[in-house]
Amino acid sequence: MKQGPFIAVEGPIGAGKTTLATMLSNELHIPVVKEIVEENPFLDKFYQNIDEWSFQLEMFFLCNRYKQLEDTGLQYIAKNKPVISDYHIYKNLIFAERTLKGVQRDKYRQIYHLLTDDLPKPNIILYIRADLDTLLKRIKKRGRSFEQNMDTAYLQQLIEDYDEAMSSIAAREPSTTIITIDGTKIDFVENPEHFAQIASQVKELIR
Ligand SMILES: Nc1ncnc2c1ncn2[C@@H]1O[C@H](COP(=O)(O)OP(=O)(O)OP(=O)(O)O)[C@@H](O)[C@H]1O
Ligand SMILES: Nc1nc(=O)c2ncn([C@H]3C[C@H](O)[C@@H](CO)O3)c2[nH]1
Repeated sequence: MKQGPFIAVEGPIGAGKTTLATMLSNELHIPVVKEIVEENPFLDKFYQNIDEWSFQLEMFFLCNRYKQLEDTGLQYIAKNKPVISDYHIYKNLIFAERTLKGVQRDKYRQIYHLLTDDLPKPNIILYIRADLDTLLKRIKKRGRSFEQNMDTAYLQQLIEDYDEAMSSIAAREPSTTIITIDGTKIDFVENPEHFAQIASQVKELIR
């Protein structure tokens, strides 16, 4: 049976994934699966010392997302029901390839593939790109204390890693539709027409 619409919103830190996923969920009456941030015991420590805490943090994200997407698969995908999530499982690898080194990175890669290769994958990705200034403004606006001193080089690197990752998904999975949104110019929060444009594109794809 053909998989129903599984839409993932992706982009670097603060791009507006949760915001857009929630807005689309309301507009299209499709349930949304959101990443849990507030209960993460390692994020605060990670931003204070990336090398010390990266393995724990990446494993924590991986296990949480594995469980969440396993449930999403049973609850929605297997029943052909549409669903939106504010992340793609591949983001684990985007971050981990950057934050882990040596043996830890090798072990992580193996565990990542073991856990995720047979998980349901989104067939539509909304990729929000945004430049460093825009992301920094949004991170500041949101005001999570542990993100306020984020290394700008880390964020800039993630912007580039995301571009590469999306190109790699496009090459590997030609059946996945990737809609790239220029988050620096398109403002789906402040400009209702911009949001309407995105929503109508998605409606067209899933009808
Ligand atoms: N297009 C936009 N214009 C103005 N503000 C925005 C826009 N999109 C998001 N924001 C604001 O920027 C902040 C970050 O947005 P959001 O939490 O949706 O990002 P995210 O990509 O889900 O972040 P994270 O990567 O940390 O999960 C929030 O305060 C949100 O209200
Ligand atoms: N290192 C690392 N790996 C991940 O898989 C990952 N996913 C999200 N994040 C960070 C970004 C936001 O600060 C905050 C909320 O998204 O958590 C991550 N950090």
